[in-house]
Formats: sequence, structure tokens, C-alpha cells
Amino acid sequence: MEKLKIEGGNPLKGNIKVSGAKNSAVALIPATILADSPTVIEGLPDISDVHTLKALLEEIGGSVEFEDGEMRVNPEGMVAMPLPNGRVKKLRASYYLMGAMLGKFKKAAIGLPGGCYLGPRPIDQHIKGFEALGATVTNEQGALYLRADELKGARIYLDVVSVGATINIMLAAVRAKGQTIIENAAKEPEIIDVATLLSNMGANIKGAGTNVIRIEGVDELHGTRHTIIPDRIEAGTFMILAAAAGEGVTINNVIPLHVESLIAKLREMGVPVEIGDEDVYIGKSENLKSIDIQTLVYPGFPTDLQQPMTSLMTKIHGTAMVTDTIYSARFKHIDELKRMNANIKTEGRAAIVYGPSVLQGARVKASDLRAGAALVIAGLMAEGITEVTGLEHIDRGYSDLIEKLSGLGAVIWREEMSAEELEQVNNA
Ligand SMILES: CC(=O)N[C@H]1[C@@H](OP(=O)(O)OP(=O)(O)OC[C@H]2O[C@@H](n3ccc(=O)[nH]c3=O)[C@H](O)[C@@H]2O)O[C@H](CO)[C@@H](O)[C@@H]1O
Ligand SMILES: C=C(OP(=O)(O)O)C(=O)O
Repeated sequence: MEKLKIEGGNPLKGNIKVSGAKNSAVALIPATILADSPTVIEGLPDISDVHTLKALLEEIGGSVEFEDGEMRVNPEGMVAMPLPNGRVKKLRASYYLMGAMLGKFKKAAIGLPGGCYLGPRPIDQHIKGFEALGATVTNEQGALYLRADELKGARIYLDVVSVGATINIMLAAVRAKGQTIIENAAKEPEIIDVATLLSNMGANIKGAGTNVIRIEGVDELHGTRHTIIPDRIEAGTFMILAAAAGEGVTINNVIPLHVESLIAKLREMGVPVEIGDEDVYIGKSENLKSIDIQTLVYPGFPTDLQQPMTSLMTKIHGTAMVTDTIYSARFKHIDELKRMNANIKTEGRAAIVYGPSVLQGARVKASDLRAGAALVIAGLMAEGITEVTGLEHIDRGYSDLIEKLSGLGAVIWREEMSAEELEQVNNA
């Protein structure tokens, strides 16, 4: 097992390119099951979630080629193979296999998903949607079994705005008979990306990106070619790290509209931001002002950027508060930042940051994906060497991180852990 080492304090300069969106990729790949002929997705990130989903499609009989970010999925040999255990537990998004397999085969058996622990992550709204479409859903020894004689369109009101439930219901409803209306739908860009792929496969979807989505079911879907949208969370992570440790960084392959809430907050702090057509420039940031952040559904401030933002906030002059209204326990990075000399207090769903602090290199552990991003940013800001373990989380969502950050002048590398270090991490 490896750890990441970062020598902090080296000013970052230059250009860094954003990859395809993880949170789109993890839905686009299962969506290929719905077609009767091969689909090609271009621009996928080289992250472990994508490799896990590739293996899952192969497990159900698909043939999948993946090279240079391009994945070709031939669904011809696919069957409704139950997947109650194993790889499905590695990632949250394996729940999209439920919607896609239910749509295609009218049955699915999928183990309850894994992914980052951020507090309770129920999937009751997904189940409510599948049941409204005519499926029976039972929980048998930790796996959900979904069965339907036929799927029929329905009007489904989501009690909570959920990205996962909106996409999952869309995946099943494109192959249902008649019209489905999803009310109180989530509006994230990833939902539009999945709807675009499905529409190009022959589905009839209107309103993706608004809070009412109308789907007219079709009997057949065909393969197509699709280019994924850029990852707004990776873009945001790079913007934050540029503000934290940069002296002029351009982030390329960004849809600026997708990061508007972050741009607004960075400007409020006094970070120089210039917006291009497909790039964002972050200038050297000094004397940052205190701000408060509340995570909200899109287009509000994303929960996924809350953790990286906390690291930047240790530079502010004053007090700042971060409230996560989406996930109550997304604060595991705080104790690690404290090890690095940050002055932060958590109270319920909020973290209060007292700045400025001069961060010090330390041995820290990434408890989840964005906690990992927060610690990498802190390591780039800190004096001395920071060692980050828990890289399996970071590898779920950031492709070629070392190469990309080294390109900006960061001193960052991976190192094999000794047996003694492994034991310490496992016992922690
Ligand atoms: C709205 C929001 O910010 N969504 C984020 C959420 O998506 P993710 O898809 O994981 O979460 P959802 O959008 O589905 O959930 C939003 C909220 O609804 C709740 N919920 C969800 C489904 C359900 O059936 N029942 C239920 O109560 C969740 O616990 C959460 O509090 O985390 C992802 C990974 O960090 C982010 O990329 C998404 O942008
Ligand atoms: C927590 C995340 O991923 P997942 O929902 O797959 O656990 C994330 O993208 O920040």
C-alpha cells in the first residue's frame, strides 16, 4: 500500500487540465446497459470507480474496452446476473445498476452500495421511484431484489432533492410504458449529461436540468457516441488549491457556469478570479477575508467542495463557518487538519474555522475522497512534509493527480508504506 508525500510551500504556477466528471461517469457507464448495440463514451477519467464499473459490466456479460479515456461497451452478451456482493460494495454509484438493469431486464439484484461514509446515505427515494414504476423491491441479506412484470410510467414526487434518485428513476423510466414525471428532481449538470446520453440512444426526455423531468418510455434504445462533461468538483478542487498555494494558475477544461457558486465565494474572500470560455484563472491570493458557506443542492455550493474549502479557510483573517446541509457527518477531515495546526471547531453540522493558521506538515489519513483532497491542499500550503494515507479514497475520484500537480510545480510523490507504518494505519 502507498502513501502520498507532499513538500509544502512551493508556489504553484501554470496550467492544469480537468478530466471528465466522476459523478457523470458513474451513471453514464451503467446507462450503456440499456442499449441493444455498442456505446462509446469519450473523455472518461482514469479513476478506480470507472475501473470498478467496467469490471461490473463485464461480470454481467458485457464486453468492455477502455483506453485513453475512451470506453466502448458492447451490451449484447449482458444478462440479469445478480450482484449481491463483491465489487458493488466498493462504490456508491453501483446503485445505478439497479435502475439500468431494471429498465433493461425488468429485474436486478444489487448489493447495498458502498462509497464514502458521510453520515446516513439512505436510498428510500430511489426505491419509492422503482415501486411507483411497478417494481417490487425487497431487501434480502443486504442486497436489493427488484422485479417487475412490466414497468409503467408514473408521476413521482421526490421528498428530498436527490441526484442519485433522479438519475436512477430516469434510467428505469426510459424503458417503461407511457409517461413518467419526476417532480422535485435534482438539477445537477451530471443529470443533464446522463439525459443527453439517453436521448442520443433514442430515449425521450424533457426537462433535465429543471425540477420537473418528463420521460416518454420507448421500447428500444441503441448505442451511440458521447463525450462526458468536465468534472466541476475536480475543477473546483484545483481552483481552491490555486487560491491556497498558487501564484497564478489557469484551470483548463472547465464549464464556468458549473462552478459559479465557488467563484462567487472565492471572490467574496478576495481571491482574484478571471473567467474565460472554458477556463478559469486564479491569481495569487493574500489577506483573505472571512466568509460563511452553506452547502446546498445545485446551483448552491456543492457539498463535495466543502472539505477542500475548509483547508483554504485556514488562511483567512477572522472566523468562518462551513455548514453542510446535505451530509451531517462530512467533517472527518477536521481532526486531520487540526493535526496540521489548524484551529477549527465542529458543532453539529457546522465547522468553525479560526484563521489565519500556519499549517505544519504532519502524518494524516484521508477518511473519504474529498477529505483526501482537503488534506492534499493543506499539505501544499503547509511548512514541511505532509504524509497522507488512505489513498484508495483519493484514487476513486482524481485521475493522474501527482502528474497534474507536479506540472504546476508541486513537490508531491507516492511512496510504498513500510510494514510498521501499515500496522499503525490499520490500528488507528
Ligand atoms: C444534492 C447534492 O448535493 N448531491 C450530492 C450528493 O449526491 P448523492 O447522489 O450521493 O446524494 P443525493 O443527491 O442522492 O442526496 C442528497 C440528500 O438527500 C438524501 N437522500 C438521498 C436519496 C434518498 O433516497 N434519500 C435521501 O434522504 C441524502 O442523504 C442527502 O442528504 O453527493 C454526491 C457525492 O458527494 C455529490 O456529487 C452530489 O452533488
Ligand atoms: C463522496 C463522493 O462520492 P460517492 O458518492 O461516490 O461516495 C464524492 O464524489 O465526493
